[in-house]
Amino acid sequence: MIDVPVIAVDGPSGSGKGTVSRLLAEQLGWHLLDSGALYRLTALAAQRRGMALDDEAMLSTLASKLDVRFASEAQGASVLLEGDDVSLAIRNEDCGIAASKVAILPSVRAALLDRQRDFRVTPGLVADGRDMGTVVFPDASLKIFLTASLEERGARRLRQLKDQGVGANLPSLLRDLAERDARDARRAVSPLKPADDALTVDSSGLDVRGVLDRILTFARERNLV
Ligand SMILES: Nc1ncnc2c1ncn2[C@@H]1O[C@H](COP(=O)(O)OP(=O)(O)O)[C@@H](O)[C@H]1O
Ligand SMILES: Nc1ccn([C@H]2C[C@H](O)[C@@H](COP(=O)(O)OP(=O)(O)O)O2)c(=O)n1
Repeated sequence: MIDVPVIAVDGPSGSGKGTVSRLLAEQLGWHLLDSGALYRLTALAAQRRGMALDDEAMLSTLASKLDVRFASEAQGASVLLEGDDVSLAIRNEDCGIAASKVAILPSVRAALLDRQRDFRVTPGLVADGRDMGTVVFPDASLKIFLTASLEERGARRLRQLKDQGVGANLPSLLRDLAERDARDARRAVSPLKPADDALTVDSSGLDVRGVLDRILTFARERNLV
């Protein structure tokens, strides 16, 4: 599968990776890997079983056996865990924090590696996460590191939660985002960081269309589209 092109989109929470990766995959007619969903699902499955989020042996066994189905891949529409639709349950902030905790554990990451690489199917893959360009697909044809200021990311998350009718306040969102960034960036294995050959796109002050156009320009320069 090594000749199947991959566009890796890595970056911190709220930088717009999920939105832009989905649109990019739709526009190119490529597959989409939402790798964060796998960490979120592992965390949710663990919590449902009452497992501690630092029990590496139990969690890696759980991750390797995770019964997951992405029902409508292109739109990221529904995610099934053990047959149960958990599309909304995995999106809340608490699940993001729990995912970031299980993501520290090296054997959990190892257990999810092949499952992520299996998404690399013709005609191509857009892969969204933290270590897509550094670890999971180091030979990706294009590596984007998408950033935005903490304030911008917090404001986006607040708007997103309000649109969903979920109450939230900016100071606590900013605190949670900063803590999660620090945990993701400081962990020993596959930390959040740009690959050496990544192109950084700062989405502060750019709308979604602007970010998408910039990435498509890079893709054209590499003859990927
Ligand atoms: N460039 C942008 N400008 C403004 N809002 C954006 C931009 N990109 C994404 N968003 C919005 O910000 C929120 C978080 O985006 P999301 O794609 O979920 O980020 P991530 O996957 O990096 O956590 C969503 O509500 C999304 O619509
Ligand atoms: N490739 C990945 C993807 C996510 N993770 C971890 C770290 C993140 O804080 C959590 C949740 O990731 P997710 O991309 O779903 O979160 P955001 O949408 O960016 O808020 O999972 C990871 O360690 N490696």
